[in-house]
Order: sequence, then C-alpha cells, then structure tokens
Amino acid sequence: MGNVVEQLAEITGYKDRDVMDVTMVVAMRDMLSPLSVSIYRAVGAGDDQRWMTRARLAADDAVATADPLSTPLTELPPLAQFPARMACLQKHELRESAAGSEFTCHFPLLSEHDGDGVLEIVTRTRLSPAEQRTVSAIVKVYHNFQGLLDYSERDTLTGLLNRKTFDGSFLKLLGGGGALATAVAAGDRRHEPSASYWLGVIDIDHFKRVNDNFGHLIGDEVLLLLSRLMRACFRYHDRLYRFGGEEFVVLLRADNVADAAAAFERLRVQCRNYAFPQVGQVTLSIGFTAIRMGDTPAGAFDRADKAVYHAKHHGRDQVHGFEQLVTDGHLQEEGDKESDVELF
Ligand SMILES: Nc1nc2c(ncn2[C@@H]2O[C@H](COP(=O)(O)OP(=O)(O)OP(=O)(O)O)[C@@H](O)[C@H]2O)c(=O)[nH]1
Repeated sequence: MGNVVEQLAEITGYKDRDVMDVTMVVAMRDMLSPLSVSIYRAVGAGDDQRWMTRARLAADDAVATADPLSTPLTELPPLAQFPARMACLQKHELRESAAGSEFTCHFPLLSEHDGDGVLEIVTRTRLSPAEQRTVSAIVKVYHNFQGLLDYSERDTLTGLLNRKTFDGSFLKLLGGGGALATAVAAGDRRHEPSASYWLGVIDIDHFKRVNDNFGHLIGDEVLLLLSRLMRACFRYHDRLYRFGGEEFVVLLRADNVADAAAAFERLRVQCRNYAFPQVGQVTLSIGFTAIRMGDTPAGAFDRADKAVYHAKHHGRDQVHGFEQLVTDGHLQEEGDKESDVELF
C-alpha cells in the first residue's frame, strides 16, 4: 500500500465534490492496483432510482470517466441491475463477492444530500482484512470531509445549497455548456430559445403575513416544507438553492422553454395545493430566464427576478419567463433601454 496519509491529503485537498470523487478513485488505484475502482451514486426518487457513475478508473485508464450530470435518468441502469451494489447500499455495510477470478468489495458511501452511493473495488486477489480496514478508514475521512463541505455549502434550515456556492456552480455550468455554445453559434445571442439551462427565482407570496400571523417558527416550517416540495418536484440534476429569507433559486436543465415553464408551473401548483400545517395555503411567484453564453450569475438572476417582480404586480401565484415578457412587450432587454422601469 502507498502512503495512506498522502492519499488522505490528496482526497481532502479539494472543495469540489466531482474532483473529490475522482481523487478518491485515483488514490484507491495507487494504493491497491485493482482491476477497476468506481464510485456510483443512487439518483432519482422513489422506485425509480438509478446508478450514476461519479468516477471510474480501470487499470489501464489514463483518466477517470463519469456519467455527465445531464444524463437522462432513463439512460442510467436501475439499482436492481447491480444487486451486490444494492445490498451494500441497503445494509450500509461492506459487502464482498467473487465471480470467476475477480473479487469485488463494495464500501458504502453515505450522504445526507447527494444520494447514498458505493465505492466498488474489483481486484484479482481478495483484499486482506488490513486493506479493507484501511479503505474503510479512508471512506470515513472522505465522509467526514463531505459533512464539512455540506456545512459550508448548505443552508442550515432547508439543507439546500446556499447563495455562496451559486456563482461557482453557475460559471461551471457555463464552462461545460455545450448546448449554450450551440445556441449562440446558431444565431440569436440574446434570446437563445434552444438554451438548455434555466435560472428560476422562487419567492413565497406574502410570507411576512405568515410570520406575523403564526410566528417565525411556523414560518421556518413553511420554508422547510417548501424545500421538500422543491426536491420532489425537480430532477436530480437540477440545483436548488435558498438565497436567504423566502427566496429560492433553481438552476434547471430543460430542452426548451416549454419544458422549463412546465417544471416551474408544476412546483407552483403543488405548492398552492399543499396544506401547510396551521397556515393552510401558500402561493409562489416564480420568474425564470434562459442562461445565455457569456452570462453572469448576477445578470441572469436579475432577469429572472424582474419576471418575479412582474408576477408580484400582476396578482402573484404565477410563473413568468423573462424572454416571453420581453416578446409580449412587458419588459425590455437590458441593452434595449435607458432605465430599469417596467412597462406596465
Ligand atoms: N420565518 C422566517 N422568516 C424569514 C426568514 N428570512 C426572512 N424572513 C421574513 O420573510 C418576510 C419577507 O417579507 P417581504 O419581503 O415583505 O415579502 P412578502 O411578505 O413575502 O411579500 P411579497 O414578496 O411581496 O409577496 C419578512 O417578514 C422576513 O422577516 C427566515 O429565515 N425565517
């Protein structure tokens, strides 16, 4: 085995989860020289959970591979297709299996927010008890470090990502935004109807009244329950943020404006139909915009926020897309006007 302390330093040297997973498989390969080492996570909800490959390295691979975050759920293998991984996930314990001349060890990777997963190590000779103990200890450090990352990146009340992490995710998304580049190459730089990523701003209507009438604790419960509705409503590859107060943000992947609008509309309807304990009905004003090539986080947020503002001034409990409001003449593009005054 290589130097365990060095491997630990390597794994905990990054604050990016994607990089951490890759570093973990590289460290395991350097330590154990296995046939392959992989990290898989269970994504999706309820009965339709699937395996997403977060990082995989075979003996001859120069670099680790992973499923792109945007992979449609239906293209990923169902959990039941890999019973040994599933048993490890369900029992939360190390599982060993053998097939022909190969031995496989599955170590559970538990995560409160990112979906539980497994570390799979396939070797030609069985891992010794000492090797298993070392890997388990490294997994523990990895887990503790992920907990620290959660603490700094997540909102304590709802567990959603906090505002601090938004800019980084946004810029990362633009960096890998092949679909955005295609949209720009195709022509219209500003409206990009075929953009694949959308930013939605979600604001609870009359939330002050909830606090005033029922107290802050009940107000907090509404925020928590709304975050659960959001988790159930959006897909595993969408990123959900609480920006503070009663304002939430979603970075959504959708193929077209109709799909994006439908996703936000689904949340609006589910929220208005949900019976919040004591409070009863709560409604949302939602604005969204296509993320464009060369966008800044503040620029995209500002457009979606203007659509929220429009919803607030036209009866609340509604969803508006910024681009449609521009087309309909209710708002103007930033470059088209002298001031920020809304046209209504
Ligand atoms: N319970 C609770 N309340 C919060 C929190 N953060 C902000 N608030 C409250 O959220 C309320 C937001 O009120 P406003 O910005 O006036 O908006 P609103 O009452 O929702 O009205 P509209 O947005 O115009 O529909 C304020 O009363 C804040 O005190 C929090 O973490 N918990």
